[in-house]
Amino acid sequence: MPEPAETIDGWYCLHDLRSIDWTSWKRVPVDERQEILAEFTAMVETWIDNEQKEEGSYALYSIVGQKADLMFMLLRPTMEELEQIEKAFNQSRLAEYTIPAYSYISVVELGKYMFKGDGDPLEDPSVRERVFPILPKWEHICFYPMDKKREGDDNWYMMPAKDRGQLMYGHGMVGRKYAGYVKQVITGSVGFDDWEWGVTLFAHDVLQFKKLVYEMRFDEASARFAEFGPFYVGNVLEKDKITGYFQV
Ligand code: VOV
Repeated sequence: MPEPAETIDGWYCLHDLRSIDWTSWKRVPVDERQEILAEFTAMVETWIDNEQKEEGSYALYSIVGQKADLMFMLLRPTMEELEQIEKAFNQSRLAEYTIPAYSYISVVELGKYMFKGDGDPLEDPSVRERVFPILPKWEHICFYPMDKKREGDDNWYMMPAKDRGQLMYGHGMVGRKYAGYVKQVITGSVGFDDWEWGVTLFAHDVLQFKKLVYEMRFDEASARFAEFGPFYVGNVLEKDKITGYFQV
């Protein structure tokens, strides 16, 4: 009998990716552009304020390549709060100059594979830190959704829990080599979005994404079972750099 994996779930997560309509933006008079950016910056300040109160977290990055220009990653205790944030942005004046590029709905997830404690895992401070994370504001972000295969002998969901645990242990060992270089936030999205997990990685040196993801490809958990969606890579956009980013 297959044994379903148990998860510890934390904050809900929205990855919201937007492209900028630069042609329309360039036509906006300078004074008006400043007002629009001041309104957007004030919105980002509410995200910062929320994070300082530890009621959620945020990450704001510019995306390189044509898939999108901006990515907001937002964590909140409820799906309703995520909807409010999305709506607030959609109703803002800046949204009139952006085009939705991609979005992803998930929840921060920790598999119980490695959790050995008794009782309520959410009372363990090290677990709380993982499922209610304050997102790093490191220089680079890499986000992609992924699935685990369900094909013939390579069906993740039909494997005994012990074997899956062993593979996840091997996976964790590869990941541990990147401690301090790459920080991962794994979000589960079965029932919420088109893929099974969102993988969000943060790094100071963007090349570490390629090294880690490539090394993982040779590890059995990924080599046999992982299937990937689109990759988005970008650079941190600090609040004080927003005006400069939109300069035309
Ligand atoms: C920075 C490196 C890093 C480290 C240390 C790390 C460790 C760990 C551990 C210990 C565990 C198991 C417990 C848990 O936390 O759930 C996981 C879990 C998971 N991971 Fe991971 N992972 C990393 C990095 C890392 C990457 C780069 C990827 C993408 C895979 C790739 O090939 O591109 C990934 C995926 C996942 C997924 C989808 C899960 C959930 C699988 C499930 O079936 O439940 N992960 N991961």
